[in-house]
Amino acid sequence: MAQTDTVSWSAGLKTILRISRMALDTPGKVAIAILATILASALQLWIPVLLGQAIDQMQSVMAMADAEASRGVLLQTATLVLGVSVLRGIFTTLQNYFSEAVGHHTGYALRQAYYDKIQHLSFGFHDRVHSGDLITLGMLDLEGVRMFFATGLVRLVLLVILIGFGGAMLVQTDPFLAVLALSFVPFVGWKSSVSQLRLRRTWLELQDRMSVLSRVMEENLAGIKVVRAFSAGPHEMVKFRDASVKALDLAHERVDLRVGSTTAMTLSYLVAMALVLLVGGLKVQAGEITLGTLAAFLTFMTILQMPVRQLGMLVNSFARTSTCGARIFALLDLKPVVADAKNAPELEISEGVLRFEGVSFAYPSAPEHKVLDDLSFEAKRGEIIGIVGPQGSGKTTIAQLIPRFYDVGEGRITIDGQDLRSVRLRSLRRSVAVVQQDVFMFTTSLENNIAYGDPWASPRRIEKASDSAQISGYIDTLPEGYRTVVGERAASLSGGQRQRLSIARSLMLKPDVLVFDDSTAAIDARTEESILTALKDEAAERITILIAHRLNTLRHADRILVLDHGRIAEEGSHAELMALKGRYAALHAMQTLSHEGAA
Ligand SMILES: Nc1ncnc2c1ncn2[C@@H]1O[C@H](COP(=O)(O)OP(=O)(O)OP(=O)(O)O)[C@@H](O)[C@H]1O
Repeated sequence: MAQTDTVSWSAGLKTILRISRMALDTPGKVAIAILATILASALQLWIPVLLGQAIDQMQSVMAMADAEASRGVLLQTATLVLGVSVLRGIFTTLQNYFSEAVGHHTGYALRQAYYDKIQHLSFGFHDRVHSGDLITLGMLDLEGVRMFFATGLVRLVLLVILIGFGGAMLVQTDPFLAVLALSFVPFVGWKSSVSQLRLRRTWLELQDRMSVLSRVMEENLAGIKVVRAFSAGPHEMVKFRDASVKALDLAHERVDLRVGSTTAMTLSYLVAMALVLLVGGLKVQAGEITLGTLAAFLTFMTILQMPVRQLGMLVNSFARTSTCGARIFALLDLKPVVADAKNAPELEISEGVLRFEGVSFAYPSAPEHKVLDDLSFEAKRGEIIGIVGPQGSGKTTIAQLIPRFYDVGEGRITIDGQDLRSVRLRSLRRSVAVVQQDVFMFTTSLENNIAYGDPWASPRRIEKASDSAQISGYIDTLPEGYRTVVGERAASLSGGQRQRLSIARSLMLKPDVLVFDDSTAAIDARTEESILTALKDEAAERITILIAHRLNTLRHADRILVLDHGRIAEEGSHAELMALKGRYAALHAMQTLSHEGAA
């Protein structure tokens, strides 16, 4: 998901309209923001008129040499200008407050929808898209869209009124002088738009370079033990410096761009002002316009300067919103590949029979690589099915298909005759627990981690699950027991402790199907034995699938499937497979030999 501007005009317009419609979810705030903008800009336009009139009045009063009257005029105008300015200030505050409020509301709604969508997108999507890109999208792109109402729509209203009505007023007063006064507008508008678009392009590039930088840093921190163990500090520094230098170069380029365009814009504005001063002065001398009119022109130019410079920001805001918005909506509009069928019923489990019927499967990211090939087997409640096979033979894939992390390509998987694709996903995932190879712990207490799937579970149940997973003994030795907070990536726990916590977490679900995906590999043989014995007591209530590399683990299995290239090569009990003298027996001999060698 590199950050590029590739949105067509019509797609951009559609995105802008969609975001504007979202803003209308708070119609009251939108109305106040727009109304306040109109009133603030109308009052701003009034100030040059007032000043011009005051100067003219002063001149005529001074011509009468009446000091008292001129003081009165001065006071009257000053009071009026002050009053108008205060009112304008109030309306500008209302405009800022309510346009920001609308933006925040839109940002909030989008953020919720975005996070909700991420929770439902299929694993195939997450295989494809880097999580760092998703975070960038959810933070930076969303921020770009959030600012649209305040920096885009409201500013557009302000500019239309100031340039449109203000320009019309000047043209009505003196067309030639108006042309001179407004002559800087097209140049500054063009220059500011071009430079803002260039700044935007470089900003996107800078974001890319910054995300490379943060990825280098993130990887360094995550792999700090590897870095230190291999004394790779200097190499890591070089990698970081390369990424930093690239970001710095771009930052310099952005400064040059900004300074260059600001200088050109200021120059053109001052040239226009000098021309108005010169031509206007001559006109005053010739009696064609009053001094007050000239002052009004100059004041108007001063007022107009800033909004015109902001034309570029307006263009930028529309460009940014259409690209950022398009990316966000593209994600929001994705239909999860694995989703509930219409009116899908709950999964009903009575007999408790899980069946793989002619299942073939390839991962969406590698569709040409068949990982499971016409695989069929059956597992009944009370049974423990062991799965063994070489690396990459498809064992984890079987574990991932049961809770529908992915959908099968051909064939079907059923529980009590119900095709898993036809039942409610939630009910399926409540019934199936997979203890995965990669254990993830949240930064919270041990009890919260264990009760993740059932936050209202009683302490008794948490302790029972921990007992079965053989982790309660360790937890009891901790000063804070179950309240002990697990740090970042559970660094304070050993691999085996993490695996046991993960087993306890899955047991809390009281699943009908429990899959262990090589999840006792980091646990010593004696503790593993205790866990499996404890589980065997409960195994009568559920289907248990044990995936393992250590054949010792599979001694508890009623039936063992030997997998090879996504197919079942051998199937039977330990004794049957040994008698077969095939792959299983060979693997057994090899493991026994290496075990004895190690001993
Ligand atoms: N998300 C994925 N996208 C694409 N291919 C994948 C994905 N996950 C696994 N694979 C591929 O599918 C094949 C089977 O992988 P799987 O993880 O099921 O094997 P395994 O038998 O569990 O291996 P191991 O014993 O190493 O855990 C491998 O070739 C692997 O490269």
